[in-house]
Amino acid sequence: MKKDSFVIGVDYGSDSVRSVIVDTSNGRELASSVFYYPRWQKGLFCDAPQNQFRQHPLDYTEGLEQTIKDCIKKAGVTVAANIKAISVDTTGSTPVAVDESGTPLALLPGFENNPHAMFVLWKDHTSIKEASEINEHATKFDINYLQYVGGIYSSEWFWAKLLRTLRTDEAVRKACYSWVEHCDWVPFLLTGGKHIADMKRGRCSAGHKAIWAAEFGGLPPDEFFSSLDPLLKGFTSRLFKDTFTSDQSAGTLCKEWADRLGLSTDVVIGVGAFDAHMGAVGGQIEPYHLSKVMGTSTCDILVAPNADMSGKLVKGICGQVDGSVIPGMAGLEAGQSAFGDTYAWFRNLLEWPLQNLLAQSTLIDAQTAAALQDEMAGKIIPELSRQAALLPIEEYSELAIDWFNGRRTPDANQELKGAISGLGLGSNAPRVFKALAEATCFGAKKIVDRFNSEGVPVKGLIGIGGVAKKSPYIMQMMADILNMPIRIHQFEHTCALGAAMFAATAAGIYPTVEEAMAAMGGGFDKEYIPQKQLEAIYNIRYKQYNQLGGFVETQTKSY
Ligand SMILES: Nc1ncnc2c1ncn2[C@@H]1O[C@H](COP(=O)(O)OP(=O)(O)O)[C@@H](O)[C@H]1O
Ligand SMILES: O=C(CO)[C@@H](O)[C@@H](O)COP(=O)(O)O
Repeated sequence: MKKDSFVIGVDYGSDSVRSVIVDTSNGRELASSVFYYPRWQKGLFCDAPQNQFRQHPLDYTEGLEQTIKDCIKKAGVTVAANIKAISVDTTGSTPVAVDESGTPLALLPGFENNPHAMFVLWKDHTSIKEASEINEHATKFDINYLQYVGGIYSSEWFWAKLLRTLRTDEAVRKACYSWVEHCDWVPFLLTGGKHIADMKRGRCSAGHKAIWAAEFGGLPPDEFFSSLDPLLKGFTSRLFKDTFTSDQSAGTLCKEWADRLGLSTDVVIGVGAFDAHMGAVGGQIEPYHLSKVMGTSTCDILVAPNADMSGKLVKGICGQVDGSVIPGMAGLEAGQSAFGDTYAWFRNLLEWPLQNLLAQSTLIDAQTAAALQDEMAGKIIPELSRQAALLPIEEYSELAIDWFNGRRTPDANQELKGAISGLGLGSNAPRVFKALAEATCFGAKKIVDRFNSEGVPVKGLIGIGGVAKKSPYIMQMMADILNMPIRIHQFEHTCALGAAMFAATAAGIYPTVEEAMAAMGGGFDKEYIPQKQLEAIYNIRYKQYNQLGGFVETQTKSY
């Protein structure tokens, strides 16, 4: 069954969706395709200063169809005829309001352009107040319902976003029958789901973001939510009780999508999960090694035997869930809400004259101006990296805090903001970029320190994701500041490879995902070794980072 059988992994990131076709016998990539969401690229339905980030379901369905058909075209009809399964990972928590059929409201008449009827992207922080209410409310109960999500509920997550949506938009509130994670909706769509009760909800999203736990018998009782706000009354009965690990099948490809994609209705569709959790498997995670999925944000994943985690609760991370990564093992999640986005923010700042003044020039025509804008945009971060790498590392120089999209972990607080200190008239772009890069690595060190201090030793680092593959500068700095080697996985779209491994398991080609990981994982092609001579200076600057962070916290309002 392994020979001449192929699977598709689909990885929905924040800016784009990537699909790959992979040989199940050895994990070789036969084809890949990337689709940047068109509505997202235009900034539609978003309001960054208000922390509102929404994505239209059509961006997702168009990207799904285009990338899979592109991969099939590249791989050829023989491969297409031997595609056995598709599995999907997405960002999270990225939920949407749906009607009883499980259809996102933005796909229904009257809601096409309503941002509250769309997917509330993981980075959307409009529900900070609701998250704060959940945290305060949870203290009133004998059972600590937040114990498995690090003890602090985040505005990035499922329930805070639901409550905010119900409070904000009456039409959506009236039409919202249930609330669905992106990673659960796509498998439901591909299998032709017709009623929300038939949707297989993934263990990963439920455990890390929706306060689901086997120890609670599923979700907390409806009274926990209805006593927070009557708008939530009855919702638990329209959500879920059981959850499914991603080695399981959610069904087979429905005829509509088999026709759209040119595939067989025998194709198995795996249960969905988040990008970082499937990415950790694609990156061949091993117990107590921290898999760092470094993209627009960073998601840190660690797995440990359940026996080791018995009675151990790690505070201030994004939770610990049995089976959220590898079935039968505890999956622990942490991360940073802005990682590559920090560099993108600075690039966009520097691009302002290109975006706003170049087109007004009388020296060049509009077409040339547009071409120049595109050419410059792609060069800014690499050139900043090149020049920043030439700068000396000094005890006192520009210093930044990486909370440009709040702090995810340790100890979630999305009201916090980024900061840059030590600026002088000589602070040019490479110097500031170096401070920002350093800050994102210091933020990563805070997470490793938290795991270690909570008795979960981090024994190694694995780097995957766009930044891991594109920035030797950041990766070397990460190794230096964490004072640990970091191995970079060889596969370009590692999250999609992880999804492919789960697809092979859901299709029964491998009995366990560990065996799929061993057979289909291609290993690592780069390792960054810490430069010991920098240890002392970075320790000094890490202390400065912590001092500045403490000051920023004192200056931040809170509900
Ligand atoms: N040369 C680079 N150095 C550092 N960061 C980069 C570089 N090129 C792109 N990035 C960052 O990579 C991020 C996109 O990573 P990717 O993994 O593709 O996205 P996603 O988070 O959507 O999965 C963006 O935030 C961008 O700023
Ligand atoms: O938070 C999670 C998963 O829990 C990620 O989906 C989220 O950080 C988005 O990741 P990307 O930056 O798009 O790779």
